[in-house]
Amino acid sequence: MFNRNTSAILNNICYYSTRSITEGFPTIYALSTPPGQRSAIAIIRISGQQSLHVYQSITGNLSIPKPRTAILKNIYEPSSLLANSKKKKNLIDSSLFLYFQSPNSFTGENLLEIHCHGGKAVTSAILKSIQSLNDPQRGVEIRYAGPGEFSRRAFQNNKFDLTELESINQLIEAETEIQRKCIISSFTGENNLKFEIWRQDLIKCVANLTAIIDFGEDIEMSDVDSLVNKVKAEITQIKVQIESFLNRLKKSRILKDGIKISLIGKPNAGKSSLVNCLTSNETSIVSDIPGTTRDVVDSYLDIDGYKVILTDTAGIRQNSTDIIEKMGIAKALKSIKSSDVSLLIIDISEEKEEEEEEITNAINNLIELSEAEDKRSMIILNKKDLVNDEDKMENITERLTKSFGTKYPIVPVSCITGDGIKDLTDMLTKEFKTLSEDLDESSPILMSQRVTDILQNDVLFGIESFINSVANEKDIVMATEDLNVAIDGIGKITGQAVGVDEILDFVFSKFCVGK
Ligand SMILES: Nc1nc2c(ncn2[C@@H]2O[C@H](COP(=O)(O)OP(=O)(O)OP(=O)(O)O)[C@@H](O)[C@H]2O)c(=O)[nH]1
Repeated sequence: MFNRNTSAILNNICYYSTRSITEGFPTIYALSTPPGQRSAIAIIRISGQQSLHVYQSITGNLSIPKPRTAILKNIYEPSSLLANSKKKKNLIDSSLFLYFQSPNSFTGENLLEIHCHGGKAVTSAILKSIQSLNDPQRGVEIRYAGPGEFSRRAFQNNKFDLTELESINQLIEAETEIQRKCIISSFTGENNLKFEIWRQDLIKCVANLTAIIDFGEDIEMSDVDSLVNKVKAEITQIKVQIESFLNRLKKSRILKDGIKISLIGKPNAGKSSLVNCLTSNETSIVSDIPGTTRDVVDSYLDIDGYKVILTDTAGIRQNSTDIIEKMGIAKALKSIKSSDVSLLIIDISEEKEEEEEEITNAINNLIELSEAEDKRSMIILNKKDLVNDEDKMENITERLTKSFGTKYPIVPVSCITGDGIKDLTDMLTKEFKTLSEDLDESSPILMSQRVTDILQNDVLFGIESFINSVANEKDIVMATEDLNVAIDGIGKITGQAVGVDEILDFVFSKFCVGK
């Protein structure tokens, strides 16, 4: 399989490689652009000791490519380039190569990118050629990468910490402008610095307590008490900071998961029309997906950069006269419970004297249910185009705004003419801002659920256990152990204390192949 220059190639590789922690690991390769799709170009990445061997074997070019400089080369089926090959050189494609030399690459290893023509046949021929170079008996181990394996190597070679790699992965998954901005600002050094400061402060506290444990007998009791109290005060301060960070994280989560809006209203009020209006005006993230029940349809929208999940609950016909009664109190409550914002759609063209009371009751009901659930609501007066009398329209809006509008926005719209829809999306955007930002208006932060879970279940748990132990005058050695749980927790977040492969498996399994 090897051509006559194999040893020269291997020598070159050894000479040009700088040692990385993952040296000796099999070389990995993968298609980094979406598989199975036709595209102008596709990118194949190869990382590891054999990257140069791959380059030389598929181009027949024995020189070392200049790092970080694009170079155009023909790619051939490697066996057709062997000195003893009776085959004609089998050209696969003409591609751009980019070579990053260890340690100055994403993975920290020698890394080669092939920018070839997109499409199934070209990419699969190149991938097959790379795989054909695997020859473990000769010490050449090359295999297809697993999910997130390039990032895992980057972590192992200290190129990035876990939160940085998770953020890059989230950036790839970002669907809206707000998500993108939020992820970019979340993985600035500021947040990582916070983790490091907390960790260092906790370590200092443990060191002080260890001094008591080691030299307790030589220290005055009053000094011991004052030292413990000093540590407790410091820990309480760290706890406040972590709780506030956690609150911001939890509040911001809605930006990633999407803000859930449910539409409530009498049959024919115009719920489906409003969904259509919003889906055609705003960017649809994915097409309509049927919900869990037959009468619920979810639409995924991008409204002013916010990811929104709009749930259209089909009206339920019952004999009651009240809008919410007609829909079914239980159903309305379920909608309100499962959403962040509820929109009550009222067909304003029906507003006659006798219906005034019905509308007021419906709004009162919605408000009562929303307040009980601590949820936000808005009232949409639909079909304003059917109210010919402008004074009448104004009167209705004024009357309702007077009664409810200070807390619950009232927006007149027409789903047919589109009038008022811009006002509605502006109002919604204001609500989204309130929902995703803290009262102090500190910017939202998007990090993985893993970070939130560890902060809650390890870091805060350890700190609270410590404070309880001290309050109950428990053994200082045990209390110190609680702090160690918190310190290890922060280490798990950034990857500093990751000794277990399971955590790495968990983190990187969420990445795509080729990342
Ligand atoms: N003139 C006018 N007609 C509207 C407007 N919005 C909806 N309609 C009409 O009202 C009727 C009912 O609208 P839908 O959107 O199906 O109402 P819905 O609330 O989804 O009805 P259900 O599915 O039965 O609950 C349709 O004929 C719509 O074209 C509007 O703003 N102006």
